[in-house]
Amino acid sequence: MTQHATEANFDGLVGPTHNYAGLSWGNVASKSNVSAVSNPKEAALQGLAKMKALAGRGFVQGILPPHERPHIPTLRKLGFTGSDGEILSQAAKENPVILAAVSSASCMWTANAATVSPSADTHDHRVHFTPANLGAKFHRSIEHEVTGRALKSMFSDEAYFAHHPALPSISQFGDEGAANHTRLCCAYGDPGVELFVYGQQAFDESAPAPKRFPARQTLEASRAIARLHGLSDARAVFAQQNPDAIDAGVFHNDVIAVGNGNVLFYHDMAFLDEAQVLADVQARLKGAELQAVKVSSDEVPLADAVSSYLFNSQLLTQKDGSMLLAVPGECREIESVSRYLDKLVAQGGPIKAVEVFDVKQSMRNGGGPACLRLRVVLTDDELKAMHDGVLMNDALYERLTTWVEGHYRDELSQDDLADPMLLDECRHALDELTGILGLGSIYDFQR
Ligand SMILES: NCCC[C@H](NC(=O)CCC(=O)O)C(=O)O
Repeated sequence: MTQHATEANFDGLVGPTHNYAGLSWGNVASKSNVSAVSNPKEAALQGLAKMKALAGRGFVQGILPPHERPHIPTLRKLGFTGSDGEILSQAAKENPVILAAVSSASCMWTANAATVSPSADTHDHRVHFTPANLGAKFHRSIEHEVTGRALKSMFSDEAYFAHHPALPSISQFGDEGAANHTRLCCAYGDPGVELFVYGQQAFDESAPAPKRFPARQTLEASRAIARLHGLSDARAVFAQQNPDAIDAGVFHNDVIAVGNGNVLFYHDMAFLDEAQVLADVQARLKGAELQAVKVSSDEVPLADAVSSYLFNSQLLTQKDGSMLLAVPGECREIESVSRYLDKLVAQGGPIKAVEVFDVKQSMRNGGGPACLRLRVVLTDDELKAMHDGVLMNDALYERLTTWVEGHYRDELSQDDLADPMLLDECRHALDELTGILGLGSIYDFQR
């Protein structure tokens, strides 16, 4: 029997080491802002403001905590020895790129934290979580262990929640989580269709693949996640991303498409075989007609879609059933996109409202509003069973804002990453945070 369910959004709280290191080849924003001075305090406050605004509108809004950075255990694994301070200065001298990688606050982009399948879709009717191995980039490949701990701490009741370890960390099973996974459905509590979008097939060298930039997600990884989560053929669709789009800087599917309910909002360059994607989804979407909202390259050139992050918006169902598109501020700065958004609302389709959010600090590293959140569809019972200390409300917003103001710097350059004070500040802040959120000891330094 179908149970009433809600979509909860879990945003990554930006960590105290947020910086611009240019670590993501294939992600245009990351490369073009390399070595710019960042403002971690502003970044965290921008994220909190978005969470508060959406919670205030009645959406269920949760938080995923930042990770311990710089990550000393990884530096030790790589052969750096001595005290924490000695390790930092040795790494800064020998290989500053490694130090930058273990200092990245990249876990803030929780769309890449995991793939989540709601209980209405899975064989055992539990919510399934698999943290993404993020094996395409070293700085991201060190996230999945702590992400898994945080998710287990928040969703601990095994009667409702099932947790899998990340897939093998090898490029053939490269997995980037929910950024390449979209669920379409009638009501959230109904069985849905999980659309897995991959960049290339790992074990077939003759299959189409991008030429310039790496495809981070493989078909083999997507199929493994579907198997682990117990999704039948009736619940899963696998589609290849257009390799030309990856070569133009679309490093995840959520830079070119977003879906919610029965609506798929996408650019005409999104898929290798668009007609097949629509037919496969529609064939499995029982009781609802797929509403395809397609944006043509004539209206919004691909380059404008990439620089504005139009599709990295949150598509949310409001109380009255209409949809709200939560877009990054850059969408109003690029003429073709701004014009398109006005037309989108005026034309009277399913998307009735557009709201602009300033997440510029994150955008400079290639993360828009949708990158900053992980969607978890929960029935009323599952929502009751989860740890509610991570759910946003006015009191928690006040507490976290004060916490950020007290612990974060408002300027961080690449040279600052070797400062042992930064490591201390980060650990103190996170120790307090796990107390505020009631998460227990999830960090290595706490164990
Ligand atoms: N979903 C958005 C992810 C953005 C992320 N950027 C980064 O890691 C940039 C970090 C830096 O360059 O400092 C990435 O490319 O995976």
